[in-house]
Amino acid sequence: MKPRTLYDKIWDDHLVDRQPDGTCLLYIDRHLVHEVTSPQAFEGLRIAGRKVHAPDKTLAVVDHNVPTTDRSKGIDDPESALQVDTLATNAADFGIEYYNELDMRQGIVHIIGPEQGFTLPGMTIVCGDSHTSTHGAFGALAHGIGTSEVEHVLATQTLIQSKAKNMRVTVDGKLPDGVTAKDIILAIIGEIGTAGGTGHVIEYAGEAIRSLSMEGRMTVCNMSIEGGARAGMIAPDEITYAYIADRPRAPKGSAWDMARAYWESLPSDEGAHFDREVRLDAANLPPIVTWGSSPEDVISVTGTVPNPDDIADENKRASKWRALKYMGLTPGTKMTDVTLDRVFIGSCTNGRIEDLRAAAKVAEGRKVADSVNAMVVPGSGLVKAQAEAEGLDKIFLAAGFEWREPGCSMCLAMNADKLAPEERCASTSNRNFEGRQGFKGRTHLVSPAMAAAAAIAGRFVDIRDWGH
Ligand SMILES: CC(C)[C@H](C(=O)O)[C@@H](O)C(=O)O
Ligand code: SF4
Repeated sequence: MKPRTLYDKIWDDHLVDRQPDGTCLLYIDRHLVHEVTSPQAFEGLRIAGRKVHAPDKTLAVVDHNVPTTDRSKGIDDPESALQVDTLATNAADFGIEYYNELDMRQGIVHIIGPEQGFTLPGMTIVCGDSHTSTHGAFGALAHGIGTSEVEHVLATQTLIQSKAKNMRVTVDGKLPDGVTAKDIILAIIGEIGTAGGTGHVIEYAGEAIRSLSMEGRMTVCNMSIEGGARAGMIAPDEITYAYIADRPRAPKGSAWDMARAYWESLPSDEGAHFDREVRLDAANLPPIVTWGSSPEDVISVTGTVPNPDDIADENKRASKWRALKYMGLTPGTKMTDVTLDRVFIGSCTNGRIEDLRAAAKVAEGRKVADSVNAMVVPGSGLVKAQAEAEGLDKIFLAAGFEWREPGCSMCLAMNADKLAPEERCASTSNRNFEGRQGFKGRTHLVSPAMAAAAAIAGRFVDIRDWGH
């Protein structure tokens, strides 16, 4: 048999039908559902008088619209309250397991799937959310779908797809101290651009990727979509299996042994064909900060704001000037001279326990600058409980950070957590688009340690100078 990639193998094992024009029908193993992209899908089922085909393969949670302050008194904002109530009703009506805003297991959809062992290697996983690529860290084929596809998957447990191309991004070598998974993925997007992965599924490989924890691997796969790829994935290995073992919904006993044997067959074969290859050396990577309004606008923290006049392409030049104007920055400014008003530590990119540990390590015994409002939002109730068991909440509170309830929060400001116009924020999330964190808000993407250090210094600092 021809050598196959990880993507090829999962694809082949889920193919239900292939039409002569290349249109395929794929079986879907897992469907995650959140409040933003599901209401019309359920309404569609209701109108057609259809049921959910496989409720046990479907899991619903609220994350985008939930407040991150005390929820016991309900949700003030009527629109958010309606979104949340609608999901609760739909989950009950269609017999789907649902983690509501008061459930310990509630959290950002891409954090709770792995936590519960709902996300497993070799699976096809979808959700009406672009950052579904996160789950690819387990060696799954995971990607976002639109609301009409959510309805299709709910009704049939299948999805119409055409096959993407294979791309491999190899990150060789060892990461320097203070440089993290977030810096790897920002560097990759800086290298390939936001359209670099278009039409491809990216497999991340190489020593630096293999050395990452599952948390770090999820951070990398999470932002595959910001590099334009359909999905991102990493072959499963011992680190993957150790993370999954004993999770509530992971296979147990002989089912585990069978599953593991299958998982071990998944890594790309020697000699498998990749349509595109990109290589990076981890040893050369610095801590990265974005300067513009696209995730590809990356620069080393030791760098200066670039001059768009150096760009040959006229349209690109104009768009980068516009980004600088929006961001309120001028070419040549040292990134370490850029001061901040807000800091956001959280999101499905960097809201896991390891991220909070990295931020707390920086915050310990220090104080948030008077000019900065900083908040830490755990990615899930279980992350929050774990952090509290380790005393991280105390460290953050003593340093002057706010300690919030889990959810998407200021990653996209669909709730009360927002930037005011022209406020500048160091954020551990994945998108720095105009208005993403609030109207006219200015977002700089960074790693958790860099965000914590920026909160304390009141400006960007090179975390390597702090002994991290
Ligand atoms: C609201 C949702 C549809 C959206 C997405 O698909 O990614 C959100 O999660 C985001 O990060 O922008
Ligand atoms: S945390 Fe941000 S990126 Fe992730 S699902 Fe929520 S809004 Fe989207």
